Amino acid sequence: MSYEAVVLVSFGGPERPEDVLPFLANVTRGRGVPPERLAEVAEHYQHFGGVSPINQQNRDLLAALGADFAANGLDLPIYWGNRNWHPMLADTVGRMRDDGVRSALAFVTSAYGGYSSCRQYQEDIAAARAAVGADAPVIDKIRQFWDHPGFVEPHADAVRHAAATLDPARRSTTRLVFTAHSIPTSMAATAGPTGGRYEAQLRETARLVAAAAAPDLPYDLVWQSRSGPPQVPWLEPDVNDHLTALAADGVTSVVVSPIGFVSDHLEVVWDLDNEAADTAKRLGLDFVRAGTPGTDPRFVSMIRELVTERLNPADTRPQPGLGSLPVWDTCPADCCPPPRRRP
Ligand SMILES: CC1=C(CCC(=O)O)c2cc3nc(cc4[nH]c(cc5[nH]c(cc1n2)c(C)c5CCC(=O)O)c(CCC(=O)O)c4C)C(CCC(=O)O)=C3C
Ligand SMILES: [Fe+2]
Repeated sequence: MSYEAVVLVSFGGPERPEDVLPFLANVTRGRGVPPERLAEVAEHYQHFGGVSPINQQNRDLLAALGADFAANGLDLPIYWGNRNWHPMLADTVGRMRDDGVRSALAFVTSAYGGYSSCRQYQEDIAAARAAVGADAPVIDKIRQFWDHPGFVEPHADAVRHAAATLDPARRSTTRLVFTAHSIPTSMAATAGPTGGRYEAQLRETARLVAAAAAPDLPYDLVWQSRSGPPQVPWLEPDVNDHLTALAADGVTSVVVSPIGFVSDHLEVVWDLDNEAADTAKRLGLDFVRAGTPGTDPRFVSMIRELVTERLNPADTRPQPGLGSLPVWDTCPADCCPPPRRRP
């Protein structure tokens, strides 16, 4: 298969105070998120002047990727479209069609499997192509990259650097805390061809990052940013409850590493740097938050490698990955079904 372009597909975020509510309406349409939760999240965005950092982070990633493609002689135009806010994916796919693009690879800013992280982006691509019509380009999603060295190594370096800022005299009571976005337990159960894959991939990434960054520190994988109605079970424990349990257990210091994400977007800078940091302070825990890949050159090169892997599939498989879970390249039809939509 030959491809004529790459499209970065991401979540999107508001960039002005008046964008916050329409953005949240796009995110939560039909998803049964209670109005109280929405009001609370709107406030998190307004705390930053209504500007989510995620769009600028994607602009920075596009610039770095363009430079990396050029330096490596990869001559493919790069587009960008979001699920929930401008530039909206359907507009981008229309522009690709207008530019004469007939086939493209999509790089999605999530490393993992599951409905929200993978299948929903495929639905977004299908919906955008349907909106553009019969002459929309074919768009194939690039595989998940949870155990790719270009994702694991930047996270590991960030953990190493963060841990080095803590008091070495407290090393024996220091804990590594990996976080990812919580999802409904029903969604977790049906993630991947045999279920449970979102969690399994995260456990593998946590193991790889911990082994590379701080093999002497015990670690846990916990969850952040739960949404939805309170009666629906989501993955637990929440990071804040976990910090409380650690403090009660004699832990003095924590390194929090958001391995669930590729950049320091709002759920990182609010839910961790504000909420979890406050929890730690209240508990008297030393707290440091490790960074995310962002525009780390290894992460940027990884994207190029994943693109070239698809341009020359015969040459490069088996694909590089540090873990032992199977590479999951194309999704069977019944994998990661959408949650039941709510009115
Ligand atoms: C697995 C996962 C990822 C990681 C994979 C990926 O990166 O895609 C992720 C990322 C993100 N989630 C984000 C923001 C939000 N997520 C929400 C709501 C939800 N997230 C869910 C899951 C995930 N979310 C789910 C199951 C819901 C319930 C409603 C629904 O089923 O859709 C809501 C609604 C309000 C609320 O929080 O209740 C908001 C505002 C932002 C943007 C941050 C910024 O602006 O910088 C990003 C990157
Ligand atoms: Fe989310």
